[in-house]
Amino acid sequence: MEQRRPLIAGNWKMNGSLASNHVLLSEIQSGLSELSAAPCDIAVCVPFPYLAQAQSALQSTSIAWGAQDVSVHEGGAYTSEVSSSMLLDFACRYGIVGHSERRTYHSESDISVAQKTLRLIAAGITPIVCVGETLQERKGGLTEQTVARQLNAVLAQIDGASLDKIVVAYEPVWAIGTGITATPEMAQQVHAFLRAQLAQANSVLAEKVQILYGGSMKPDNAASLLAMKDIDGGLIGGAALKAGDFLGIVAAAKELV
Ligand SMILES: O=C(CO)COP(=O)(O)O
Repeated sequence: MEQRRPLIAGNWKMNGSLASNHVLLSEIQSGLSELSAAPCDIAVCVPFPYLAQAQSALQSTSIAWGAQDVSVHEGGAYTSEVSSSMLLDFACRYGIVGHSERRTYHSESDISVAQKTLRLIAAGITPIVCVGETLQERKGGLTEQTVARQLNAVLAQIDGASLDKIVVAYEPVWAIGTGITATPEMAQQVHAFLRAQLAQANSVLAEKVQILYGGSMKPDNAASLLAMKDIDGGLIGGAALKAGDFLGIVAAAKELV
């Protein structure tokens, strides 16, 4: 069976300032050096205005950085949009697409998430494709149907040979920012289902895809989630804004490597 390296990625959302980011990034770096050799892949996805700051602070470290969205367009008259080539100018390794906050507040469709994924892959940036059901969908027994629809919209656009160029994040909407976490078993069930969907596109590469869990992951619940067979890391919101918490999750991942 494929041994997948865990990825712990922070999604800072619309938080931070030049001054607070400086402190946070310095604390993460110094904490990491105490944890010894990089135990897993680590990344922070920062607001667009702070990409230059992240690049300059992290370029000689093992921590990667990325963005939280990208335009479906290549360039031109699209006020406020940010293209994949602009992200490349700041050497982004990752770009989040399809976060539920984009789907909910900006009516982002499955098809635009798929187009954004393609843009990032074409630029050589790894898309972190987010999927997840609402509480209503879970209660209605629609979890698998929902995440399958969201993921398959992306898989329909990408070549099966490119499957290992994406990261998938399962983020149940009801667990985001609520302090309520999916149990490890609940999350594992959806992760295994997602991997089975990926396997339909390419069974060999599906084993290599990192599938992250996101939704109130904290240092005290990370180890049990990350111990599950198909949970290959975390996409961390609130806990990524505190160096101690973020490092606590990294340390939990380290136990598994
Ligand atoms: O949305 C998330 C990461 O993208 C998760 O956020 P929280 O960790 O704050 O629940």
